[in-house]
Amino acid sequence: MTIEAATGESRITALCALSQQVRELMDATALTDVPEDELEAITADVAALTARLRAVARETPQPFEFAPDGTLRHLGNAVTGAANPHALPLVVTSDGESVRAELSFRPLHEGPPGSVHGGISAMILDHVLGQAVVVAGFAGMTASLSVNYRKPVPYGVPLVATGAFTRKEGRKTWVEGRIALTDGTVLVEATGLFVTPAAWLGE
Ligand SMILES: CCCCCCCC/C=C\CCCCCCCC(=O)SCCNC(=O)CCNC(=O)[C@H](O)C(C)(C)COP(=O)(O)OP(=O)(O)OC[C@H]1O[C@@H](n2cnc3c(N)ncnc32)[C@H](O)[C@@H]1OP(=O)(O)O
Repeated sequence: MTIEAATGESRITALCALSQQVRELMDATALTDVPEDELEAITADVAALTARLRAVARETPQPFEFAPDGTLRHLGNAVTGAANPHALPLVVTSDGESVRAELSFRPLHEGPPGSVHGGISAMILDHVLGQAVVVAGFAGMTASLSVNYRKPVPYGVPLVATGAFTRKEGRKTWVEGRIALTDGTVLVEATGLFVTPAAWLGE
């Protein structure tokens, strides 16, 4: 993995603004009811914009890098990356022991009618648990993730995702976490095993 020094902050700000606008385009697309001829016209407009963006392109998303304030960031990450339209983007904070993120899903994330796709919840928990591993002082890849879906996850509602370290054995780190309503009602809970690849330790 390459960690690059940040360059071009104003360009990054512009890239993040574009990503946010694309999120809004995705939301609008999922909910639009405009007539068919308007759909066809918009499709042509979007295709033209896509071609303009592809005129100069990277092979991989924005990398891990140090922001000007010295913090590590990953603007291309599918869950947290502000420069990745796929990301919510999730903002994960830590008190030094556990991690926490406030989030709200959108209609775009629907699985069963009226609630969030279980794979989307699992993706969020995978990331939150991964950051809990980092806060515990380790780093690893998800080896296994066990998810219990207690209640349907609504979209358009403020939620809280949390994660915490439970135990460590050699290169294996176990963590647990949940997604809950702001009143504490647990909707989804997960346990994860993260393994630090031997190569990361130079073994
Ligand atoms: C330079 C470092 C810089 C770090 C910077 C960090 C910044 C962080 C910032 C922000 C946090 C981001 C947070 C991200 C969160 C999202 C994470 C993901 O989505 S990860 C993508 C999905 N996961 C994969 O793609 C893994 C694919 N699998 C693998 O690569 C390997 O299988 C891996 C690494 C999991 C294990 O490979 P092996 O070769 O190290 O494994 P072996 O040596 O055989 O096993 C080691 C021990 O682990 C157990 N183990 C391995 N896999 C297991 C499994 N699936 N289930 C149970 N145990 C397993 C084994 O039984 C063994 O245990 P025994 O030492 O003998 O007790």
